[in-house]
Amino acid sequence: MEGPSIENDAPPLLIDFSFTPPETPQRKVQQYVEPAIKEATNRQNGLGVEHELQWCMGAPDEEFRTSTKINTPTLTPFKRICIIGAGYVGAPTGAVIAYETNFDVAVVDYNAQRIAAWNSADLPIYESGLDHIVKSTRDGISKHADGVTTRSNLVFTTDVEGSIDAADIIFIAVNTPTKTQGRGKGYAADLRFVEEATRTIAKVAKADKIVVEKSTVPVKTAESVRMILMANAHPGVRFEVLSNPEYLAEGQAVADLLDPDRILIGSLPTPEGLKAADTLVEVYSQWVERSKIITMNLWSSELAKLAANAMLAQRISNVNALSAICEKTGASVDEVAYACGLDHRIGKGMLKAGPGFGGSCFRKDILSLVYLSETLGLPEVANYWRGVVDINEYQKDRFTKRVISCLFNTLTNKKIAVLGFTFKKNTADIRESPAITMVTNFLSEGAQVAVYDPRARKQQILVDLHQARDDTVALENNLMICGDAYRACDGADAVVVLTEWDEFSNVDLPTPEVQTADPVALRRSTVLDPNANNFVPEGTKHKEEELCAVSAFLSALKVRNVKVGSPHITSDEEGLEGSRVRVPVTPAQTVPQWRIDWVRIARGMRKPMFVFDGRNILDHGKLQRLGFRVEVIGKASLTEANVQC
Ligand SMILES: NC(=O)c1ccc[n+]([C@@H]2O[C@H](COP(=O)([O-])OP(=O)(O)OC[C@H]3O[C@@H](n4cnc5c(N)ncnc54)[C@H](O)[C@@H]3O)[C@@H](O)[C@H]2O)c1
Ligand SMILES: O=c1ccn([C@@H]2O[C@H](COP(=O)(O)OP(=O)(O)O[C@H]3O[C@H](CO)[C@@H](O)[C@H](O)[C@H]3O)[C@@H](O)[C@H]2O)c(=O)[nH]1
Repeated sequence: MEGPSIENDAPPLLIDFSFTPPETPQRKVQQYVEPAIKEATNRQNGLGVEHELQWCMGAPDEEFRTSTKINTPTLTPFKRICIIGAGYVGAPTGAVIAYETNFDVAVVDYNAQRIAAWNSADLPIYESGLDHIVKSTRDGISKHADGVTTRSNLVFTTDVEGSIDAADIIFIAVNTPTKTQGRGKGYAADLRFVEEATRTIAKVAKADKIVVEKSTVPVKTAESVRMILMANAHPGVRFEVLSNPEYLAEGQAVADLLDPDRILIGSLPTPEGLKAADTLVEVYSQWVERSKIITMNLWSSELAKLAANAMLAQRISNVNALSAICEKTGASVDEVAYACGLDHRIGKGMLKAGPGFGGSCFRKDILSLVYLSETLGLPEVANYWRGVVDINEYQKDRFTKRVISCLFNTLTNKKIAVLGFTFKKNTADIRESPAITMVTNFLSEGAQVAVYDPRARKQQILVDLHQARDDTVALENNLMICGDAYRACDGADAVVVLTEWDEFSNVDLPTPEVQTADPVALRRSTVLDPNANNFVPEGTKHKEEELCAVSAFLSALKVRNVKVGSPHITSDEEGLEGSRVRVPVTPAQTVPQWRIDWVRIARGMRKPMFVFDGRNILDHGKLQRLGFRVEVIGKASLTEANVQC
């Protein structure tokens, strides 16, 4: 399984991975220590100045330590970090490490196109806030309030070997897709990229290295990694292998990396293993609370990643299974989920019914767990987890059948407008999106399908649909990928909403009102995005408390370039050129920048006109008043004439 194509033909920018000489002590004092002392003295959270200094400084050298007379026994010497794999995980992880520390970070990939895109102005992955973080670390522009230019400490390069050789710590963040052939086909994780990266490390490393498994892998992979490294090591070179799984969710990757729920570090219980774990703890503790950094044994850490994904996906399959019961009984799945979520033992997250979970992780990781269980001789356990994936397939199938059934049991020559193709909102990623299955199904039924998605790349939609189609599906004649929703819906018999993009909603907006910042809520609701719903255009006047909210939000994100009373925040999209202020708001107060006009859509559609709300995000009463027949996931049919739906 490949990641999305990178639409950038620029040649790779070759960057020499050599290190800038350490900054002068004088400069470090100005840049880090003075603001840190100010920050630390102002804070009421009990953390001492020394902690703040450590947090801010990254890694002072010996000269710096003596000249400033700070007793900092645990401060880290400069470390060089190499991240193999410039994908959804490797590149944002590298950028955040570079942003939060003074380490030199090289993100490497043998895909020259992908590296060229990371070196361009138009980054290959859309994540809110990533532009600012990549550009400030890659290009060395200011990330601090005083406008002091920082050195660039992030490079993207195809020089995989040179960067590995130069690094002290190497993260393996390559893809681990499901095997498509051989033993375990369709279930087991394909570890060939991990193995290849490991062999390259062993081949080029001429000094001791810490190798960190960042990719999601089956339990005991670290043993194979270790064996390959030791068998191929240069004489005298030693490796320590750590497991450090990534938990970021796309669409909120930067916020998750800056403020993770936890950082797991698994090691062997040997003195060398524990020492290596301590080194990685030091890296993370420069911006993550120490209490959130958990060390444990290697195998627990590897399994904990698969386990978390399996449990999260299981919750979605739970609620999707309940949605089928709701549709038959008149219960509303949102109400049922809400009632369950209020029980603190259950909790509210991951309980939204939908057309089935997608994304590059859940399916492959559960299948990997199924395979693991089978190889361990645990068929019952394997079947249990397989059920989560089965319900997910059932959900997509069920929703397709509902559309066909409501449209009088035939889609032949009918036009279906599909709104949303990404696997969830706020990402351009379409890997494993339920839309792929559903659009393929509609095309197999003889429908004309028009797709509109605000961010998915047209070329990638075509590639994925080509891969998914069976022989009967005629993509060329019956599929249209549209640049706006109106064109997609024009002349359509039905609109099927498959992604919860804010712009599709017709729900009344609450009156915007800015609250005192709750960093946790804020980090989830907005991440420095000029395209975000809460973006406030240049020139807008702001009240003092709004600026306080901005400041608190940014400091929650560890972005230290704003002062209350001085409304200058660097736009993440425009680097230093833009000086704009964004006012963070809580999710309930989110105001979409732009929304589609359902009246205009209704005007253009064939009658009777249907809306299938696969995400339960629309105001169904309003749509009915416009004359739509409305079908909602997890709710009985709202259309009198279609009691069988
Ligand atoms: N995408 C997510 O949200 C997410 C979150 C947490 C964990 N993960 C896990 O992280 C890993 C990476 O996922 P991703 O989504 O970033 O994958 P991706 O496909 O976006 O990126 C992987 C990159 O690794 C490169 N690569 C592969 N082998 C290489 C080698 N030997 N040398 C140099 N480059 C090499 C590929 O060219 C590709 O660009 C997977 O194991 C995944 O399960 C992903
Ligand atoms: O209540 C919910 C929540 C999510 N989804 C769907 O579930 C899928 C996955 O969503 P999400 O978990 O938000 O996105 P991912 O980026 O796939 O992140 C998951 O997979 C990553 C890769 O392993 C992990 O790192 C993250 O912790 C884990 O949340 C998407 O299709 C969502 O639409 C629902 O249907 N209902």
